[in-house]
Amino acid sequence: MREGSRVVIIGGGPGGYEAALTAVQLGARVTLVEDKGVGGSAVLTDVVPSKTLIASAEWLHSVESADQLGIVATGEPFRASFSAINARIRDLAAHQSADIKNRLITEGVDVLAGRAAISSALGADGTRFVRAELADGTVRDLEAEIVLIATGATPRELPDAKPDGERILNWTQMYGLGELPRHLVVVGSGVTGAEFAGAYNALGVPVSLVSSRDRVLPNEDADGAAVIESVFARRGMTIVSRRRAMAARRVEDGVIVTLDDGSEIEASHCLMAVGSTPNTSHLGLQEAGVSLKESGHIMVDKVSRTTAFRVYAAGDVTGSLPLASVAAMQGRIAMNHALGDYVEPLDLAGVASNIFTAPEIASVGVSQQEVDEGLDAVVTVVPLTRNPRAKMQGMTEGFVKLIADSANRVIIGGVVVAPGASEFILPIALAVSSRMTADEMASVFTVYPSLSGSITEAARQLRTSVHSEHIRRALERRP
Ligand SMILES: Cc1cc2nc3c(=O)[nH]c(=O)nc-3n(C[C@H](O)[C@H](O)[C@H](O)COP(=O)(O)OP(=O)(O)OC[C@H]3O[C@@H](n4cnc5c(N)ncnc54)[C@H](O)[C@@H]3O)c2cc1C
Ligand SMILES: NC(=O)c1ccc[n+]([C@@H]2O[C@H](COP(=O)([O-])OP(=O)(O)OC[C@H]3O[C@@H](n4cnc5c(N)ncnc54)[C@H](O)[C@@H]3O)[C@@H](O)[C@H]2O)c1
Repeated sequence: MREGSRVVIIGGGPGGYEAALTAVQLGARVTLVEDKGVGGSAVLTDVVPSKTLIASAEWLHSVESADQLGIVATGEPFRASFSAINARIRDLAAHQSADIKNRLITEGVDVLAGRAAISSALGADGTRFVRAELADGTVRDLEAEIVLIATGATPRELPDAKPDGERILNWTQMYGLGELPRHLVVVGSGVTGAEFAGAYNALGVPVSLVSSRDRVLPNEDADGAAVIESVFARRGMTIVSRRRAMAARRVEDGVIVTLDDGSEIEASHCLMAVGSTPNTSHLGLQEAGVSLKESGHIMVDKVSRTTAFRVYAAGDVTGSLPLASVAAMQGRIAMNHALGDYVEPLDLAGVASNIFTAPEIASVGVSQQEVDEGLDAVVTVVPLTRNPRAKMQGMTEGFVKLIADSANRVIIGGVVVAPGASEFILPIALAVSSRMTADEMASVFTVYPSLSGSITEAARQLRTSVHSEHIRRALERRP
């Protein structure tokens, strides 16, 4: 099953389009059916628009602290032109989608606009059929040896806080707003909620962040989350902790959000950022023998196989780590496996991720939480306030954290909290994936002065910590 195999992909986000590129490169005939636009939610409503918004917010952030570096504004201070920011975001997302579509077409992928579902019927030789209802009103039955489902996820809705797209919004609707909110309530302090709350706060909007947990970013590094929470508070954001939003109702020129203690927050707009649900309905999954997990996501193994013969799945619909990079990897793995090429099963241990707040939180590998829960490892933290370059650039918070296996000093995880941390995590990700020891990293030359100098400093510190840990244990063992 190689040259000339017919592959049909449902969904054109990173899971789908990366799979399509891999499959054509392996000689398959590939059709991709996408209903919203190539690039999927990642490009049209999620990753690309949110990070473009954050690019504008970041710029305002750096200008705000210019006086600390001796730069004084003489004229009008800068302010956000929200309509220009949103127009740029929509434009950039549309261009990115068009770029990916052109690339797919150039590589030989047949791209169809419309919605598709698997048919339960099987061909005589076990081939599958996918019914595509196309945007031009026609219907096509596509025969395939291999089907990939990469349909992504949709913003979760609370029954009493349904978005109306004007005052109560989910994150996909934020880019249609014509003017800056007078006051924005963000419900949910996961990564989406925290990124939007931070960006709007930087644009000058009063923000109230409703966090159902003890702290913002409950699933992230606790020290990193504490930095973000204190930055948010310092910048005037109201954080309503340990409260759930029960309802949001529209009033004349705004919205009232009711919390679980009965209190209410009045604002001009409310962003619901309470997670996502997988897109699994109307796909014919049950009839085709594709099993779902209890969470509603498609069950897949480490090579992206579902429970149905020749049907694969990739990305957010599988409930794996919901990241564009992971969706793309699952899509590539699916095609390599299905088309008989060399394949490495999915390994999430080395996934690097980043939260685009100011400062950013980037992490890779084993987490502090796993160490706190008993993993035999040593953790070291170097605050950036010690770093000369950080001082020159006026950075007042942030740190580098490294985690090493106590037994052999191999670096198994790390966190960087700094402006641009997404770029500084790569050396740590390389260390984790190549099983570099703290000693090896400690001996690498870094530029002086540089933020990355704190990474090798952390490695030197780690070497000492592992050494002390060994001495402590040896002493404990002595009678
Ligand atoms: C606000 C936000 C910001 C994010 N930022 C980042 C980030 O910075 N970095 C990162 O790595 N991840 C980020 N993510 C996560 C990332 O967006 C997802 O992990 C990624 O989009 C998953 O890709 P996918 O291919 O599984 O699905 P999607 O990108 O959701 O694409 C699936 C596509 O399939 C289409 N589809 C569904 N059903 C059908 C059907 N029946 N027929 C045809 N087409 C169909 C959908 O309309 C959609 O266009 C962010 C998520 C959110 C919500
Ligand atoms: N920078 C990035 O890479 C990036 C950005 C955004 C999202 N993502 C991905 O998407 C995933 C999902 O993130 P998310 O933030 O969209 O969802 P999430 O499920 O991680 O967070 C939603 C939060 O809302 C809270 N919540 C739910 N109901 C609530 C209520 N009624 N009132 C108040 N709070 C409530 C939940 O407790 C949770 O903390 C992330 O794990 C990440 O992988 C990545």
